[in-house]
Amino acid sequence: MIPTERMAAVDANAAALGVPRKQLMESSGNAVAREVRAVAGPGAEVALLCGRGNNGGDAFVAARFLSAYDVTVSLLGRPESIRSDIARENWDALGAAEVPTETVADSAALSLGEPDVIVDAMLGTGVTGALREPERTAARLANESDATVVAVDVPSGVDADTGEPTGGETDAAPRVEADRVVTFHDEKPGLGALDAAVTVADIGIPPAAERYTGPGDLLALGRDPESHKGENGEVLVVGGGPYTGAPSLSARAALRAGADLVRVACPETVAREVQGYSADLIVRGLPGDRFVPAHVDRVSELAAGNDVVVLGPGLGDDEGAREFVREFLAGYEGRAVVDADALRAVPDVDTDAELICTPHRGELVGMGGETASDPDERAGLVRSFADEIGHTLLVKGAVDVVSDGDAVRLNRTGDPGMTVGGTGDVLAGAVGALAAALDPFRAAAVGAYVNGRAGDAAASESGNGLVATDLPDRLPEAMRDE
Ligand SMILES: NC(=O)C1=CN([C@@H]2O[C@H](COP(=O)(O)OP(=O)(O)OC[C@H]3O[C@@H](n4cnc5c(N)ncnc54)[C@H](O)[C@@H]3O)[C@@H](O)[C@H]2O)[C@H](O)CC1
Ligand SMILES: [K+]
Repeated sequence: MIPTERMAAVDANAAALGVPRKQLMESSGNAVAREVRAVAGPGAEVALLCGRGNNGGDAFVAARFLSAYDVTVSLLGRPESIRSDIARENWDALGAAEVPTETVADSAALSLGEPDVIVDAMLGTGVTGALREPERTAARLANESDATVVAVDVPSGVDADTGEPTGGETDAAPRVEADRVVTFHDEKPGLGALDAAVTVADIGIPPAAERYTGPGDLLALGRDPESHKGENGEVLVVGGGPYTGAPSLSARAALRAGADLVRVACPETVAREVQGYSADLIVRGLPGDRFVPAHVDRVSELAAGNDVVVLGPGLGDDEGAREFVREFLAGYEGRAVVDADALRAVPDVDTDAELICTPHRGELVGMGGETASDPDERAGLVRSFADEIGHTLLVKGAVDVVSDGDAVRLNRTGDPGMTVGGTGDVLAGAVGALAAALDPFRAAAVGAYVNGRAGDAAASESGNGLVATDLPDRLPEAMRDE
């Protein structure tokens, strides 16, 4: 089962893996033709109703595979209005293949005749709102016809995620009532509820497009261009004590990963140094040179005004800091990224917080988790441990494993040069900023992907001389969709 949004991401990941969308369209069209052959023998009359999007494009391809049939391709709209290059190229290819085509500008010109099969390729997952004309009339005619109606991907006017009409239940707008649906790659959540036989066609999307993060995962980042300061996330980094570099790196990474405001709560002994690292940070010094339980109230107060807390960078592993972490988490109900020395406390604390834990394999074992050398086995172990602790895990390694206890995603961006100290602090900060906008699983997966990409870019310049401070300023480029 794959929701529409995830399907778009997987599709883009497939393209990055060398299987471009036009190739997928070829496989989709081939699958549609196969379905037509299953319902009618050679010579049968087939009317293909095609929209201007890629759903229509699938049917242009299908028509080429149906040379043994009496095929008519009807394009609803003008050829100039075909929306994508790949659909247009397949439209143009019909002429050379001598497939009869017609264009239907308005509903008055629509007449279906008496075909044996109608292929509904008007609208797929790109539909918005109720069917407009001429699709609306075409849907009504298809529903009234005696032909077997084969829908491409999803019946036109049906929401693939819910199975509901796109115009809403109360709207009188018709949707296509298909007899059969050929959907691509995986079952769609809304199709089960329909009174139609659903075939899932494998269109050659490599399993790696789903298993690993890729540029498609960045589609989740679509930002509202109208947003104001603060709307894209406020992050509080809680760390420092024995180390000053770690909280600074996390904070800088959070800013570069898109947070609008980043505050750092740290012992006053290191506050000046953290502030010196970047004038863009708001630094709150706490009494003393280490975190202690007496800081919990103040930090909780600060945390309440932020979307996400990044807890742990540079904290150190003394008993006072450990107790601080336990007490803070016990009373915190928001979202937090937990890293480094704060990780050990997580399995023992009863908290209502929503946590994203970012251990490397050693820290995972320190938390009570297990690891394995076989990647599949390791992924399974991470998933069950995430389920056990009730939080999202991002286990760092040559291949990172992300799981919320249910879904699992692997990330293979990143360079061996990133084993240098501090890159984990950058990752925690980036995930913190992302978690202000995305759910924990996606924030962790996208964070791992972009942090690794920033590392790859830095390594291409510096090789094993890469240092963690090379990374934060490379995040914006790494977050750009290719
Ligand atoms: N995901 C994949 O891997 C593949 C999907 N394929 C097929 O592509 C469609 C989705 O294509 P897309 O171009 O995004 O959208 P549509 O074809 O559904 O058309 C959108 C287009 O239609 C117009 N429109 C939108 N709403 C309405 C409306 N209510 N009434 C009339 N017209 C409307 C508008 O112009 C939109 O831009 C997917 O379903 C698959 O069939 C690939 O071919 C293979 C890979
Ligand atoms: K359709």
